[in-house]
Amino acid sequence: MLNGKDRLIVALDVSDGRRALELVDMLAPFTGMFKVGMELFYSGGADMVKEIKKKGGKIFLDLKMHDIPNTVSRAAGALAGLGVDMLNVHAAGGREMMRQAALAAREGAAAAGNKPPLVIAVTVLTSISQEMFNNEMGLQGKIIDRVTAWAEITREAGLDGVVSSPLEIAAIRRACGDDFIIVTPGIRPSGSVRADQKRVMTPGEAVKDGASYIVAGRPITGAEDPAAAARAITEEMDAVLEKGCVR
Ligand SMILES: O=C(O)c1cc(=O)[nH]c(=O)n1[C@@H]1O[C@H](COP(=O)(O)O)[C@@H](O)[C@H]1O
Repeated sequence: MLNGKDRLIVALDVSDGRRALELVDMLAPFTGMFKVGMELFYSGGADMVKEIKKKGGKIFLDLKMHDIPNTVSRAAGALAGLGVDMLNVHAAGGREMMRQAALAAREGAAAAGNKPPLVIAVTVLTSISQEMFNNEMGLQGKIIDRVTAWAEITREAGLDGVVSSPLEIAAIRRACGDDFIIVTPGIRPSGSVRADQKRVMTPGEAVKDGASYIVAGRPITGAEDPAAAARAITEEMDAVLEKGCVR
């Protein structure tokens, strides 16, 4: 079973490449994977991915692709050629887009001699509340039901897993089984600031509910001592895992 360190993905949401690499050095002992998102990729590009890989870091390239199947699948093939370990698309792009993206990512990785990346789909963003979902976005029903339905379509489309808020983990596990990967941002250690995140849990609660990986950014990168913050999160997860009380 993965331990707390393996399960922690740190979001490197900075635009300064030097700062990103400093964080990688500082956090590597406590972090399973580094997330390169839009801010860092759009400012540092593919070179940033290469630099982090050179340091031995695993990479979740989080570009949340959402476009027609042809466009997303060709982009996924190109990104898989960079040798990233995980990449994502939006489930709202539909079954066919997801299916083609997963195939293209595997082919792109093989053509470049890389291991195939895990391909996962973002469901409903953790910054969306139930009230926003119904009234601002005009969508019917409960977020948890939409997320679970999208997770099932994602699995059927041949992807490895989903990104969801921690509030939906248990329902997705029930619907999609133990091998399905669930990556959960919206992680807030107790007492930390929620900021723009609406659907949140602590690291321990998320792992207890069955999260495969958690994503944490500002609670670590914005801390006075990022390494201590990351270590505290991995220890909190290890304590739950050691008790064997993972659902
Ligand atoms: O795909 C993601 O990683 C993602 C999906 C989602 O629904 N919510 C979400 O916060 N994220 C990412 O997870 C990270 C959370 O960062 P913090 O809120 O600073 O911990 C950010 O980099 C977001 O881009």
